Amino acid sequence: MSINRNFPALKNERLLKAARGEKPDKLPIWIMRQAGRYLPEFQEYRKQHSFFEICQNPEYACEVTLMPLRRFDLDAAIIFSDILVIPQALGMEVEMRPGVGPVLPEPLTLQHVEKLKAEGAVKKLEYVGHAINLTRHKLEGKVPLIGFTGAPWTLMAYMIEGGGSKTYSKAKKWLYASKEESHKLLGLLTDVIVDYLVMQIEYGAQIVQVFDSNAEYLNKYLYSEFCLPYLKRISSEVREKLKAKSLEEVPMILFAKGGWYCLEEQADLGYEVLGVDWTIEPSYVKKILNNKNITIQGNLDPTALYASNSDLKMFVEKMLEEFEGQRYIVNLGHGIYPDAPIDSVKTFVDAVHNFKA
Ligand SMILES: Cc1c2[nH]c(c1CCC(=O)O)Cc1[nH]c(c(CCC(=O)O)c1C)Cc1[nH]c(c(CCC(=O)O)c1C)Cc1[nH]c(c(C)c1CCC(=O)O)C2
Repeated sequence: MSINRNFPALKNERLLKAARGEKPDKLPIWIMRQAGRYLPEFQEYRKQHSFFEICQNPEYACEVTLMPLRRFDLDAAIIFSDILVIPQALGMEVEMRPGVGPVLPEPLTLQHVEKLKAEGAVKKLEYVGHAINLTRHKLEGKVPLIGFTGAPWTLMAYMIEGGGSKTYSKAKKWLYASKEESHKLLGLLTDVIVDYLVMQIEYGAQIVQVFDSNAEYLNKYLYSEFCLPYLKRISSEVREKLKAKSLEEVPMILFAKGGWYCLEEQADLGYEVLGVDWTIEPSYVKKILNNKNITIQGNLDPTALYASNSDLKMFVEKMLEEFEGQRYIVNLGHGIYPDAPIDSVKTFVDAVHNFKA
Protein backbone atom coordinates (compact mmCIF):
# COMPACT_ATOMS: atom_id res chain seq x y z
CA MET A 1 0.00 0.00 0.00
CA SER A 2 1.38 3.43 -0.87
CA ILE A 3 0.76 6.84 0.65
CA ASN A 4 -1.73 8.99 -1.23
CA ARG A 5 -1.02 12.54 -0.09
CA ASN A 6 -3.38 14.13 -2.56
CA PHE A 7 -5.86 14.97 0.20
CA PRO A 8 -9.32 16.57 -0.12
CA ALA A 9 -9.55 20.21 1.05
CA LEU A 10 -10.44 20.65 4.72
CA LYS A 11 -13.92 22.17 5.22
CA ASN A 12 -14.00 22.45 9.01
CA GLU A 13 -10.95 24.24 10.43
CA ARG A 14 -12.26 24.94 13.93
CA LEU A 15 -9.97 22.51 15.72
CA LEU A 16 -6.79 23.45 13.85
CA LYS A 17 -7.54 27.16 14.20
CA ALA A 18 -8.13 26.88 17.94
CA ALA A 19 -4.95 24.80 18.29
CA ARG A 20 -2.90 27.44 16.48
CA GLY A 21 -4.42 30.27 18.50
CA GLU A 22 -6.59 31.68 15.69
CA LYS A 23 -10.25 32.44 16.34
CA PRO A 24 -12.67 29.79 14.99
CA ASP A 25 -16.29 30.69 14.03
CA LYS A 26 -17.51 28.35 16.81
CA LEU A 27 -15.78 26.50 19.63
CA PRO A 28 -14.48 23.14 18.38
CA ILE A 29 -15.51 19.96 20.17
CA TRP A 30 -14.37 16.36 19.98
CA ILE A 31 -14.60 13.64 22.61
CA MET A 32 -11.81 11.41 23.87
CA ARG A 33 -12.75 7.78 23.09
CA GLN A 34 -15.54 9.04 20.80
CA ALA A 35 -15.19 5.86 18.70
CA GLY A 36 -15.95 3.26 21.33
CA ARG A 37 -18.23 1.09 23.34
CA TYR A 38 -20.95 3.64 24.19
CA LEU A 39 -21.97 3.35 20.50
CA PRO A 40 -24.29 0.37 19.82
CA GLU A 41 -22.93 0.14 16.26
CA PHE A 42 -19.41 -0.28 17.70
CA GLN A 43 -20.64 -3.02 20.06
CA GLU A 44 -22.16 -4.78 17.05
CA TYR A 45 -18.90 -4.46 15.14
CA ARG A 46 -16.98 -5.92 18.09
CA LYS A 47 -19.18 -9.04 17.98
CA GLN A 48 -17.75 -9.72 14.51
CA HIS A 49 -14.13 -8.66 15.06
CA SER A 50 -11.57 -8.73 17.84
CA PHE A 51 -10.22 -5.42 19.12
CA PHE A 52 -6.80 -5.68 17.48
CA GLU A 53 -8.31 -7.06 14.26
CA ILE A 54 -10.17 -3.74 13.96
CA CYS A 55 -6.99 -1.78 14.72
CA GLN A 56 -4.92 -3.71 12.17
CA ASN A 57 -7.39 -3.70 9.28
CA PRO A 58 -7.47 -0.21 7.72
CA GLU A 59 -11.03 -0.66 6.34
CA TYR A 60 -12.36 -1.68 9.77
CA ALA A 61 -10.42 1.01 11.65
CA CYS A 62 -11.69 3.60 9.18
CA GLU A 63 -15.30 2.45 9.54
CA VAL A 64 -15.16 2.65 13.35
CA THR A 65 -13.44 6.05 13.23
CA LEU A 66 -16.30 7.42 11.15
CA MET A 67 -19.10 6.00 13.35
CA PRO A 68 -19.40 8.89 15.86
CA LEU A 69 -19.30 11.46 13.04
CA ARG A 70 -22.45 10.02 11.52
CA ARG A 71 -24.30 10.63 14.77
CA PHE A 72 -22.86 13.87 16.12
CA ASP A 73 -21.72 17.24 14.80
CA LEU A 74 -18.14 16.70 16.03
CA ASP A 75 -15.28 18.89 14.82
CA ALA A 76 -12.66 16.12 14.54
CA ALA A 77 -12.17 12.42 13.98
CA ILE A 78 -9.60 10.40 15.97
CA ILE A 79 -8.12 7.35 14.32
CA PHE A 80 -9.28 4.10 15.89
CA SER A 81 -6.32 2.38 17.54
CA ASP A 82 -4.87 2.03 21.04
CA ILE A 83 -1.86 3.34 22.92
CA LEU A 84 -0.77 -0.26 23.62
CA VAL A 85 0.06 -1.01 19.98
CA ILE A 86 3.57 0.28 20.79
CA PRO A 87 4.38 -2.36 23.46
CA GLN A 88 2.87 -4.87 21.02
CA ALA A 89 5.21 -3.71 18.25
CA LEU A 90 8.10 -4.03 20.71
CA GLY A 91 7.28 -7.71 20.98
CA MET A 92 5.07 -7.79 24.10
CA GLU A 93 1.82 -9.69 24.05
CA VAL A 94 -1.27 -7.51 24.70
CA GLU A 95 -4.78 -8.92 25.18
CA MET A 96 -7.99 -6.88 25.35
CA ARG A 97 -10.13 -8.76 27.86
CA PRO A 98 -13.83 -7.83 27.89
CA GLY A 99 -14.81 -6.28 31.20
CA VAL A 100 -11.15 -6.20 32.34
CA GLY A 101 -9.30 -4.04 29.84
CA PRO A 102 -5.80 -4.53 28.52
CA VAL A 103 -3.68 -7.35 29.93
CA LEU A 104 0.01 -7.92 29.17
CA PRO A 105 0.48 -11.51 30.38
CA GLU A 106 4.27 -11.22 30.58
CA PRO A 107 5.04 -7.84 32.14
CA LEU A 108 8.41 -6.23 31.57
CA THR A 109 11.17 -7.10 34.07
CA LEU A 110 14.40 -5.22 34.70
CA GLN A 111 16.35 -7.92 32.86
CA HIS A 112 14.17 -7.54 29.80
CA VAL A 113 14.88 -3.86 29.15
CA GLU A 114 18.18 -4.78 27.48
CA LYS A 115 16.36 -7.05 25.07
CA LEU A 116 13.80 -4.50 23.84
CA LYS A 117 14.67 -3.24 20.38
CA ALA A 118 13.28 -0.03 18.94
CA GLU A 119 14.42 -0.86 15.39
CA GLY A 120 11.64 -2.15 13.20
CA ALA A 121 8.85 -1.27 15.67
CA VAL A 122 7.46 1.62 13.65
CA LYS A 123 7.55 -0.46 10.47
CA LYS A 124 5.29 -2.96 12.26
CA LEU A 125 2.90 -0.10 13.06
CA GLU A 126 2.55 0.98 9.46
CA TYR A 127 -0.99 -0.46 9.46
CA VAL A 128 -1.95 2.56 11.58
CA GLY A 129 -0.58 4.78 8.79
CA HIS A 130 -2.64 2.93 6.20
CA ALA A 131 -5.78 3.34 8.36
CA ILE A 132 -5.01 7.05 8.69
CA ASN A 133 -4.44 7.50 4.96
CA LEU A 134 -7.68 5.72 4.06
CA THR A 135 -9.69 7.59 6.70
CA ARG A 136 -8.28 10.97 5.69
CA HIS A 137 -9.60 10.34 2.15
CA LYS A 138 -12.92 8.86 3.32
CA LEU A 139 -13.51 11.92 5.52
CA GLU A 140 -13.61 14.02 2.33
CA GLY A 141 -12.33 17.02 4.27
CA LYS A 142 -15.37 17.08 6.57
CA VAL A 143 -13.23 17.40 9.72
CA PRO A 144 -9.52 17.00 10.55
CA LEU A 145 -8.10 13.62 11.56
CA ILE A 146 -6.29 13.25 14.89
CA GLY A 147 -3.41 10.78 15.29
CA PHE A 148 -2.18 9.73 18.74
CA THR A 149 0.27 7.85 20.91
CA GLY A 150 0.75 6.99 24.55
CA ALA A 151 3.42 9.03 26.38
CA PRO A 152 6.63 7.25 27.48
CA TRP A 153 5.72 7.06 31.19
CA THR A 154 2.16 5.85 30.55
CA LEU A 155 3.40 3.09 28.23
CA MET A 156 6.18 2.16 30.67
CA ALA A 157 3.62 1.87 33.46
CA TYR A 158 1.38 -0.51 31.47
CA MET A 159 4.37 -2.58 30.36
CA ILE A 160 5.66 -3.09 33.92
CA GLU A 161 2.29 -3.57 35.63
CA GLY A 162 0.99 -5.86 32.90
CA GLY A 163 -2.24 -3.86 32.69
CA GLY A 164 -4.15 -1.25 34.66
CA SER A 165 -3.38 -0.76 38.35
CA LYS A 166 -4.80 1.20 41.29
CA THR A 167 -1.40 2.50 42.42
CA TYR A 168 1.11 1.76 39.64
CA SER A 169 3.50 1.01 42.52
CA LYS A 170 5.49 -1.61 40.55
CA ALA A 171 6.22 0.87 37.79
CA LYS A 172 6.86 3.68 40.29
CA LYS A 173 9.27 1.42 42.15
CA TRP A 174 11.47 1.46 39.03
CA LEU A 175 11.52 5.27 39.12
CA TYR A 176 12.93 5.24 42.67
CA ALA A 177 14.93 2.01 42.77
CA SER A 178 16.04 1.44 39.17
CA LYS A 179 16.62 4.87 37.74
CA GLU A 180 19.07 3.79 35.08
CA GLU A 181 16.78 1.11 33.62
CA SER A 182 13.87 3.54 33.83
CA HIS A 183 15.70 6.15 31.77
CA LYS A 184 16.83 3.53 29.31
CA LEU A 185 13.26 2.33 28.81
CA LEU A 186 11.81 5.85 28.61
CA GLY A 187 14.47 6.85 26.07
CA LEU A 188 13.73 3.82 23.91
CA LEU A 189 9.97 4.47 24.04
CA THR A 190 10.60 8.12 23.14
CA ASP A 191 12.60 7.08 20.05
CA VAL A 192 9.73 4.87 18.89
CA ILE A 193 7.06 7.48 19.69
CA VAL A 194 8.84 10.19 17.67
CA ASP A 195 9.06 8.05 14.54
CA TYR A 196 5.54 6.70 15.09
CA LEU A 197 4.07 10.22 15.19
CA VAL A 198 6.09 11.33 12.15
CA MET A 199 4.79 8.26 10.29
CA GLN A 200 1.18 9.09 11.27
CA ILE A 201 1.61 12.67 10.06
CA GLU A 202 3.20 11.50 6.83
CA TYR A 203 0.18 9.28 6.18
CA GLY A 204 -2.23 12.14 6.85
CA ALA A 205 -2.80 12.89 10.56
CA GLN A 206 -3.54 16.64 10.78
CA ILE A 207 -2.93 17.03 14.52
CA VAL A 208 -1.57 14.55 17.08
CA GLN A 209 -2.27 13.92 20.75
CA VAL A 210 0.11 12.40 23.31
CA PHE A 211 -1.90 10.62 26.03
CA ASP A 212 -0.11 10.66 29.39
CA SER A 213 -3.04 9.05 31.17
CA ASN A 214 -0.92 7.89 34.09
CA ALA A 215 0.52 11.31 34.96
CA GLU A 216 -1.85 11.37 37.92
CA TYR A 217 0.22 8.80 39.84
CA LEU A 218 3.35 10.95 39.84
CA ASN A 219 4.34 14.25 41.45
CA LYS A 220 6.39 17.25 40.46
CA TYR A 221 9.72 15.56 41.27
CA LEU A 222 8.97 12.37 39.36
CA TYR A 223 7.34 14.17 36.44
CA SER A 224 10.29 16.55 36.10
CA GLU A 225 12.84 13.73 36.18
CA PHE A 226 11.07 11.03 34.16
CA CYS A 227 8.50 12.74 31.93
CA LEU A 228 9.15 16.37 31.04
CA PRO A 229 12.52 15.76 29.26
CA TYR A 230 11.04 12.98 27.12
CA LEU A 231 7.88 14.93 26.29
CA LYS A 232 10.06 17.84 25.25
CA ARG A 233 12.16 15.54 23.05
CA ILE A 234 8.97 14.26 21.39
CA SER A 235 7.70 17.71 20.43
CA SER A 236 11.05 18.98 19.20
CA GLU A 237 12.22 15.85 17.39
CA VAL A 238 8.87 15.33 15.64
CA ARG A 239 9.13 18.88 14.28
CA GLU A 240 12.77 18.41 13.25
CA LYS A 241 12.03 15.16 11.45
CA LEU A 242 9.01 16.64 9.66
CA LYS A 243 11.20 19.46 8.46
CA ALA A 244 13.88 17.05 7.24
CA LYS A 245 11.19 15.20 5.25
CA SER A 246 9.75 18.50 3.89
CA LEU A 247 6.44 17.75 5.60
CA GLU A 248 4.32 20.53 7.10
CA GLU A 249 4.26 20.85 10.89
CA VAL A 250 1.03 19.90 12.64
CA PRO A 251 -0.21 21.10 16.03
CA MET A 252 0.54 18.82 18.97
CA ILE A 253 -1.64 18.16 22.03
CA LEU A 254 -0.34 16.88 25.36
CA PHE A 255 -2.91 15.40 27.73
CA ALA A 256 -1.30 14.62 31.07
CA LYS A 257 -4.28 13.37 33.04
CA GLY A 258 -4.05 14.47 36.66
CA GLY A 259 -0.92 16.46 35.83
CA TRP A 260 -2.20 19.71 37.42
CA TYR A 261 0.85 19.71 39.71
CA CYS A 262 3.08 20.73 36.80
CA LEU A 263 0.75 22.54 34.42
CA GLU A 264 3.10 25.48 34.16
CA GLU A 265 6.04 23.24 33.21
CA GLN A 266 3.88 21.50 30.59
CA ALA A 267 3.32 24.85 28.91
CA ASP A 268 7.04 25.08 28.09
CA LEU A 269 7.34 21.73 26.31
CA GLY A 270 6.54 22.93 22.80
CA TYR A 271 2.96 21.65 22.49
CA GLU A 272 0.28 24.00 21.11
CA VAL A 273 -2.48 22.42 23.22
CA LEU A 274 -2.64 21.07 26.78
CA GLY A 275 -5.47 18.78 27.83
CA VAL A 276 -6.76 19.11 31.40
CA ASP A 277 -9.07 16.90 33.43
CA TRP A 278 -12.14 17.96 35.44
CA THR A 279 -10.31 18.29 38.77
CA ILE A 280 -8.75 21.56 37.67
CA GLU A 281 -10.65 24.86 37.78
CA PRO A 282 -10.73 27.01 34.64
CA SER A 283 -9.77 30.05 36.76
CA TYR A 284 -6.65 28.20 37.98
CA VAL A 285 -5.73 27.23 34.42
CA LYS A 286 -6.08 30.84 33.30
CA LYS A 287 -3.99 32.11 36.21
CA ILE A 288 -1.16 29.63 35.64
CA LEU A 289 -1.07 29.99 31.85
CA ASN A 290 -1.53 33.73 31.80
CA ASN A 291 0.21 35.19 28.72
CA LYS A 292 1.47 31.85 27.42
CA ASN A 293 0.63 30.92 23.86
CA ILE A 294 -1.25 27.78 24.78
CA THR A 295 -4.67 26.34 23.92
CA ILE A 296 -6.49 24.42 26.64
CA GLN A 297 -8.55 21.31 25.92
CA GLY A 298 -11.13 19.78 28.26
CA ASN A 299 -12.49 19.32 30.84
CA LEU A 300 -16.08 18.24 31.44
CA ASP A 301 -16.35 15.41 33.96
CA PRO A 302 -17.29 12.33 31.87
CA THR A 303 -19.88 11.41 34.51
CA ALA A 304 -21.67 14.74 33.93
CA LEU A 305 -23.14 12.95 30.89
CA TYR A 306 -25.36 11.02 33.33
CA ALA A 307 -27.03 14.26 34.52
CA SER A 308 -30.44 15.35 33.22
CA ASN A 309 -30.28 17.14 29.87
CA SER A 310 -31.03 20.51 31.49
CA ASP A 311 -28.38 20.05 34.20
CA LEU A 312 -25.86 18.89 31.60
CA LYS A 313 -26.52 21.94 29.46
CA MET A 314 -25.98 24.12 32.52
CA PHE A 315 -22.66 22.39 33.38
CA VAL A 316 -21.44 22.78 29.81
CA GLU A 317 -22.40 26.47 29.60
CA LYS A 318 -20.78 27.17 32.97
CA MET A 319 -17.56 25.54 31.74
CA LEU A 320 -17.58 27.52 28.48
CA GLU A 321 -18.20 30.78 30.32
CA GLU A 322 -15.38 30.07 32.74
CA PHE A 323 -12.94 29.32 29.92
CA GLU A 324 -13.94 32.47 27.99
CA GLY A 325 -10.90 34.53 26.99
CA GLN A 326 -8.75 31.40 26.90
CA ARG A 327 -7.67 29.68 23.65
CA TYR A 328 -9.93 26.68 23.94
CA ILE A 329 -10.98 23.27 22.54
CA VAL A 330 -13.96 21.61 24.18
CA ASN A 331 -13.68 17.97 25.29
CA LEU A 332 -14.32 15.77 28.30
CA GLY A 333 -11.71 15.65 31.06
CA HIS A 334 -11.02 11.99 30.18
CA GLY A 335 -12.44 9.34 27.82
CA ILE A 336 -16.17 8.80 27.57
CA TYR A 337 -17.49 5.82 29.58
CA PRO A 338 -19.07 2.80 27.86
CA ASP A 339 -22.49 3.41 29.46
CA ALA A 340 -22.71 7.12 28.64
CA PRO A 341 -26.18 7.95 27.29
CA ILE A 342 -26.05 8.71 23.56
CA ASP A 343 -28.60 11.53 23.93
CA SER A 344 -26.30 13.28 26.37
CA VAL A 345 -23.47 13.29 23.85
CA LYS A 346 -25.76 15.10 21.43
CA THR A 347 -26.82 17.55 24.15
CA PHE A 348 -23.14 18.22 24.95
CA VAL A 349 -22.12 18.80 21.31
CA ASP A 350 -25.15 20.97 20.53
CA ALA A 351 -24.72 23.06 23.69
CA VAL A 352 -21.16 23.85 22.60
CA HIS A 353 -22.10 24.84 19.05
CA ASN A 354 -25.09 26.90 20.20
CA PHE A 355 -22.97 28.82 22.71
CA LYS A 356 -22.53 32.47 21.82
CA ALA A 357 -18.88 32.45 20.75
C1 LIG B 1 -4.95 4.43 28.77
C2 LIG B 1 -5.38 4.27 27.32
C3 LIG B 1 -5.59 3.05 26.63
N1 LIG B 1 -5.96 3.35 25.35
C4 LIG B 1 -6.03 4.71 25.19
C5 LIG B 1 -5.62 5.31 26.40
C6 LIG B 1 -5.46 6.79 26.63
C7 LIG B 1 -6.75 7.43 26.94
C8 LIG B 1 -7.26 7.13 28.32
O1 LIG B 1 -6.55 7.44 29.27
O2 LIG B 1 -8.38 6.65 28.41
C9 LIG B 1 -6.35 5.48 23.98
C10 LIG B 1 -7.41 4.99 23.08
N2 LIG B 1 -8.03 3.77 23.06
C11 LIG B 1 -8.95 3.73 22.05
C12 LIG B 1 -8.86 4.95 21.34
C13 LIG B 1 -9.58 5.13 20.01
C14 LIG B 1 -9.93 6.40 19.49
C15 LIG B 1 -11.00 7.14 20.27
O3 LIG B 1 -10.63 7.90 21.17
O4 LIG B 1 -12.18 7.05 19.90
C16 LIG B 1 -7.93 5.75 22.00
C17 LIG B 1 -7.50 7.19 21.71
C18 LIG B 1 -9.84 2.62 21.72
C19 LIG B 1 -10.19 1.62 22.74
N3 LIG B 1 -9.36 1.05 23.67
C20 LIG B 1 -10.04 0.11 24.39
C21 LIG B 1 -11.38 0.03 23.90
C22 LIG B 1 -12.47 -0.94 24.36
C23 LIG B 1 -12.04 -2.34 24.18
C24 LIG B 1 -13.05 -3.22 23.49
O5 LIG B 1 -13.72 -2.81 22.54
O6 LIG B 1 -13.10 -4.36 23.92
C25 LIG B 1 -11.48 0.97 22.88
C26 LIG B 1 -12.67 1.26 22.03
C27 LIG B 1 -9.47 -0.72 25.48
C28 LIG B 1 -8.52 -0.09 26.40
N4 LIG B 1 -7.32 0.45 26.04
C29 LIG B 1 -6.70 0.97 27.17
C30 LIG B 1 -7.54 0.74 28.27
C31 LIG B 1 -7.25 1.16 29.71
C32 LIG B 1 -8.65 0.04 27.81
C33 LIG B 1 -9.76 -0.54 28.64
C34 LIG B 1 -10.69 0.48 29.16
C35 LIG B 1 -11.65 0.95 28.10
O7 LIG B 1 -12.21 0.09 27.43
O8 LIG B 1 -11.85 2.14 27.97
C36 LIG B 1 -5.41 1.67 27.16
